[in-house]
Amino acid sequence: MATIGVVDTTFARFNMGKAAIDEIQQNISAKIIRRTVPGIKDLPVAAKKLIEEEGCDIVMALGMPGRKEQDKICAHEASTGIIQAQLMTNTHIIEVFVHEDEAKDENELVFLMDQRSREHALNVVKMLCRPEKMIKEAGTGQRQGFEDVGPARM
Ligand SMILES: Cc1nc2c(=O)[nH]c(=O)nc-2n(C[C@H](O)[C@H](O)[C@H](O)CO)c1C
Repeated sequence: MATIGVVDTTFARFNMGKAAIDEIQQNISAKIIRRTVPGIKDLPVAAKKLIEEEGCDIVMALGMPGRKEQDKICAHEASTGIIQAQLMTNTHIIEVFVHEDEAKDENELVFLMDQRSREHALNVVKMLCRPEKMIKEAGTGQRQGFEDVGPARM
C-alpha cells in the first residue's frame, strides 16, 4: 500500500489538508500521514521528514501565501525549499499553494482552496497509481481550482 504524506499550515484560511485527504480516501486505499506546520516556510523540512523518516512515496505540501509583499517573498522562498527537498530526496512533493489574492472574495477563496487541494490530490493519486492517466492528460491545459484552459489551437 502506498504511503502519502500531507502537510499543511495553520496560516492558511481553509483546512487544505482535510480536503486533500478526503479526496485521496474517496479514490484509493492508502496510508496517509498528516502533519500541520505554522506556515509555508516550514513545509519543506516537514515534507522531507515525511519522506525520510516516515517512508512516504509522495507528499502534498499545501499552503496559502498571504496578500502582502513579504508573503510573496515568503512563498518564493518556500517554493525554492520545496524544490530542494524534492531533489534531496528524489521524491515528488506536490506544492499546492493558493495565493490569498487569487480570489475576489472569501467565498471564492474557500472554493479555490478546496478545489485546488482536491484536484492536486487527484494528481497525486494518478502519479502514484495511474501514471498512464497523467500521460493521457499531457498538453490538455489542466488547471487546479479554476476552470481548465484546454489545449491551444491553430
Ligand atoms: C511573512 C509570512 N508570510 C506567510 C505567508 O504568506 N504564508 C504562510 O503560510 N506563512 C507565512 N509566514 C510564516 C512562515 O512561513 C513560517 O511559518 C515562519 O517564518 C516560522 O518558521 C510569514 C512569516
